[in-house]
Amino acid sequence: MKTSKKILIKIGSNVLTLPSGAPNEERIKHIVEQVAFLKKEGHQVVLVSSGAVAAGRSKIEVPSSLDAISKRQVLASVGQIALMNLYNQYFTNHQLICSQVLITKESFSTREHYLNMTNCVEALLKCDITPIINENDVVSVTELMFTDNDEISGLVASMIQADELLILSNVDGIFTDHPSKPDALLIRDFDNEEIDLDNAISEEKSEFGRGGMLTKVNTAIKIAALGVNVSIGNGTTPNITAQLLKREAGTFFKAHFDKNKTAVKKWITNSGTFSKGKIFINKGAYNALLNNQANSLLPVGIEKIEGAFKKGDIVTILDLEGNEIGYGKASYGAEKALVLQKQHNQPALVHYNYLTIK
Ligand SMILES: Nc1ncnc2c1ncn2[C@@H]1O[C@H](COP(=O)(O)OP(=O)(O)O)[C@@H](O)[C@H]1O
Ligand SMILES: N[C@@H](CCC(=O)OP(=O)(O)O)C(=O)O
Repeated sequence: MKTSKKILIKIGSNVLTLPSGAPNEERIKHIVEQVAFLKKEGHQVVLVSSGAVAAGRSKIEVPSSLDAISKRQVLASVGQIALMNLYNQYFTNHQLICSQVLITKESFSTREHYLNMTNCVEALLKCDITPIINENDVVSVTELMFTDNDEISGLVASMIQADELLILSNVDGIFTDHPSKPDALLIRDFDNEEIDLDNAISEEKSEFGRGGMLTKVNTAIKIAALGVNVSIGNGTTPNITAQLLKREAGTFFKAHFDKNKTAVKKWITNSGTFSKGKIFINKGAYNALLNNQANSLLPVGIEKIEGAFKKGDIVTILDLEGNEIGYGKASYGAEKALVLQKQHNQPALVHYNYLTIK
């Protein structure tokens, strides 16, 4: 077994926040203790930490005259620094250095941005620094926002080719029903269970959370398929990270690496939410793309095009009923694609190397 692993730990707001809304200092201290232990064992650790908005709420009262977006910006701006102060203090106590990395959706939107981000996190790890990542809530508003930090943790885990992603929440893992129900059972190994996600997982979020359990599960399924072991566990349990790594707690999603997923394809798989256009394809193109051969998407199979995408943008590929089939990087822009669509013997809009099927 590999002894030195790259481990990404995502910590939800509820793990870090007291019922009053103030940061739970003992909890943060213990998280850092666990990071120090993992680093002593030779592992590299990256944190994705929520909690800025909750921390801000406990420090200031924003005037009710402010609109919801401004309120969140003010709370995050005040809270992020309070949160990082605590992390910094506890890392320093262990003679360790941590750093702050604030990201937005744009940080992943083009391959250049993506490589920049990868480079930054890898450089910090080379310097033996523990990056603490959060969304830049001060500038990420409305449609510019990620769904939540679960989505970010998945993006970063696949970006740095992590071995393990540990998602820490305030429940022991995924249950067969809402955890408050008496007959709800903890699912230990996700792959061994037939579970009806829509019925098992309610939309409800815990008090300070944003995404809820469904985004955790969707992230876990997608990221495990990109070669990362994923565990969802209870961040309020002492030494939970060691238990999750030994598969002694939480819900586990085993990595099943698809050798055809190159680094570029991984980026494209993760970039669906940044798609700038929709390409509707006919039955022939559908069969060609789904037959497991290395086929590119040719204009002859394109029925309809939506969106003003440019060369290099991510586009979503759909069948004629509007079901999403996959994503790809456009070799040319919408203007040219509109001219070439339905024509034989034209260059591929999406080359196989830049195509991922869901
Ligand atoms: N089937 C389920 N199994 C586990 N948790 C569930 C389930 N259905 C809903 N939940 C809720 O999801 C919550 C965790 O999501 P969230 O509020 O986003 O937490 P976090 O702040 O840690 O990201 C739990 O507190 C729980 O109430
Ligand atoms: N970026 C926000 C956290 C948003 C979020 O996704 O929260 P959570 O669902 O608790 O992981 C903050 O720091 O308050």
